[in-house]
Amino acid sequence: MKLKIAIQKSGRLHEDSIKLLKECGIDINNGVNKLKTEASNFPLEVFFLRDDDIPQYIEDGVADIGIVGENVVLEKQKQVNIVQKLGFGKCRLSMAVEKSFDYTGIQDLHNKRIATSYPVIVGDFLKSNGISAEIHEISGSVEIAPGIGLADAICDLVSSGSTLFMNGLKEVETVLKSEAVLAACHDLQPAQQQLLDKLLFRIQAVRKAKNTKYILLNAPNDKLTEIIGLLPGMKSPTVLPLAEAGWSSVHSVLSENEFWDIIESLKAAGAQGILVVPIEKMVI
Ligand SMILES: Nc1ncnc2c1ncn2[C@@H]1O[C@H](COP(=O)(O)OP(=O)(O)OP(=O)(O)O)[C@@H](O)[C@H]1O
Ligand SMILES: O=P(O)(O)OC[C@H]1O[C@H](OP(=O)(O)OP(=O)(O)O)[C@H](O)[C@@H]1O
Ligand SMILES: [Mg+2]
Repeated sequence: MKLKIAIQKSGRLHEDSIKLLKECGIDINNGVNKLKTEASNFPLEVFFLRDDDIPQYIEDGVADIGIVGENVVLEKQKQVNIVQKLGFGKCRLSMAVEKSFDYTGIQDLHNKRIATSYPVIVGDFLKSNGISAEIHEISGSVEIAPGIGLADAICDLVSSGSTLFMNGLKEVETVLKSEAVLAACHDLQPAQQQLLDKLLFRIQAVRKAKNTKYILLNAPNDKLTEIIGLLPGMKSPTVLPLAEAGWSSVHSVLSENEFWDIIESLKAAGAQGILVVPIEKMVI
């Protein structure tokens, strides 16, 4: 019995999807142009597909699970469960108009022509804002539409904004924020559900470790209470005596952001030789 996963064949999510599986200890040998492969050390079969097709495959049960952008899941309106956000493929679906467009608010889109690859999401967005506009569905190179007279506005994915900039457009409304998600079939067999739970356990351990660091520092014993008070730790920090009398080594776990917030206080409290090292997996 194997769990069947669909991932993007090529494009924005391909590499990060494979990297995630690898970080979960799953080895897949994906030869060039191979559209189906198996993991060597986990009961997993991998299908490489166009991202647009992934929700349908999952709804039909051809694939049990898949890695796909939340934007595609919402657009396709297939019956799938989003079981885990994955933290990559972060982007937003935004309305944009030509730089010279004197945009003052959403009402300016009334009766305009909007080019997009996301007609369902855009249609819902316009409806909920009481705007009636003409949606032109195109499957790619959406940013070209205003420049060639096909549309007055576009709605497409943005991350750095450089594609909009290069095409003389400006972002005016955020319709949706998206990231890659793990989506699953509604009615998985118990054996597949067990395998999915096993995979989710690994994914969560990898995700928790991502922003978390292991910190080691030396502290004079008379400052220990103050320094420990600054550190969160999984349960509480570990304190070990140093070979030099009167000093201890303090170990703890904290998020990278927290570290930058407390580093000054740690130093001011007398901490020395502070080391911050990455954590690969984390199970709480
Ligand atoms: N600029 C971006 N930054 C981050 N994530 C993005 C960006 N553009 C797209 N994405 C995310 O990656 C997904 C795949 O994007 P990509 O551009 O590779 O799709 P595609 O061209 O439709 O690919 P396919 O050939 O599989 O149909 C998108 O649905 C979105 O969730
Ligand atoms: O804001 P930016 O960082 O410029 O990213 C936005 C661009 O990225 C995506 O396309 P992609 O580059 O994946 O190519 P595609 O059109 O072939 O899918 C999206 O469709 C935008 O065109
Ligand atoms: Mg696509």
